[in-house]
Amino acid sequence: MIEAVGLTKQYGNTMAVKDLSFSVEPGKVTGFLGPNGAGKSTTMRMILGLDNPTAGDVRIKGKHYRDLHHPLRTVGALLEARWVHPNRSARSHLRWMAKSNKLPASRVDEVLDIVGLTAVANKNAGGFSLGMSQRLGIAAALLGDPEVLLFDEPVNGLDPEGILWIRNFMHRLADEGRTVFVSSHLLSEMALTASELVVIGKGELIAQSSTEEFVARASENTVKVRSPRIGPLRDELLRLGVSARDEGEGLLVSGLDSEKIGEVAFEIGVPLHELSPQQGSLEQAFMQITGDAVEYHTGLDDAAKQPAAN
Ligand SMILES: Nc1ncnc2c1ncn2[C@@H]1O[C@H](COP(=O)(O)OP(=O)(O)OP(=O)(O)O)[C@@H](O)[C@H]1O
Repeated sequence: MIEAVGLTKQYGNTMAVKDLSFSVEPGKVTGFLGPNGAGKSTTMRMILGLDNPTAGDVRIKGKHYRDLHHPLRTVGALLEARWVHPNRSARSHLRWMAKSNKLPASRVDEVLDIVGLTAVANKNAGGFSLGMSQRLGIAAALLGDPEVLLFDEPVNGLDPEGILWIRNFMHRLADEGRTVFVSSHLLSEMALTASELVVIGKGELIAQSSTEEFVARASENTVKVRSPRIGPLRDELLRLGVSARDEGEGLLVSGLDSEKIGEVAFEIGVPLHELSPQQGSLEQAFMQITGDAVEYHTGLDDAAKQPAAN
């Protein structure tokens, strides 16, 4: 459980995080979503006591990070990949970490196995691919078997296989009952990874809700309609003041649910070949909620390059 109340961080004239309040529950993956520069890393650093808030407060399981007796047994974090000493093997890197944090050496082989690095444990970590480095970083975060895990942009730069591995791994950690908080500027990725979202823009909270609610609340709910006599149906819907625009061979209708559209078609004797509600994408939801916040459109441009996630 992570709880932030009125969290604020100012660097000179830059308000990186402003009066941010949210909570992150155990047993699910919570996405921390916002475009580049929104304040995600700053927030994560404050959670981990690496930066002091200008105002407000953030606690892990009711305590400030600095007051945790065994921090690594409570919270594990992956902030940046490739921070390992290049001439160390994965195993010796983790052994050194375990020793300096008074964790049992036996845990090293366990975490190597959990992240699937046993076969390369004695290889030089400097030669690892980004995906392998991420796995090593995750192994380090898991050394103390913590209940709370923080990942800052863990899929950045990974290939599709690496992205899938990370996504499945986060689900597994959440299924084990852990609190998993993962930041990303990629909306499509978060739609597949997180069941809960904390959305920020320009350092401020925009929304906290389930991913499903976030999309449902903000997206344009439309119904796709196909008919061999689409013209009369379009005219009737427009006459009723319902918005309907041509799309492909059919119509995209908004502002009227599929039952009502079916009734209208029946009343004017138009046969239907398709009547299907369309689920809005997270991109649409993001657009809708953030309105004209310029910084968001920057984030959306990146997200638009990803495969659509409906
Ligand atoms: N140490 C610092 N000194 C001055 N300004 C900073 C510092 N760290 C962050 N900032 C500023 O605070 C704002 C938030 O940055 P932050 O890195 O937290 O955002 P982010 O959402 O993590 O973005 P990204 O995905 O690009 O890392 C930005 O305007 C950034 O330039």
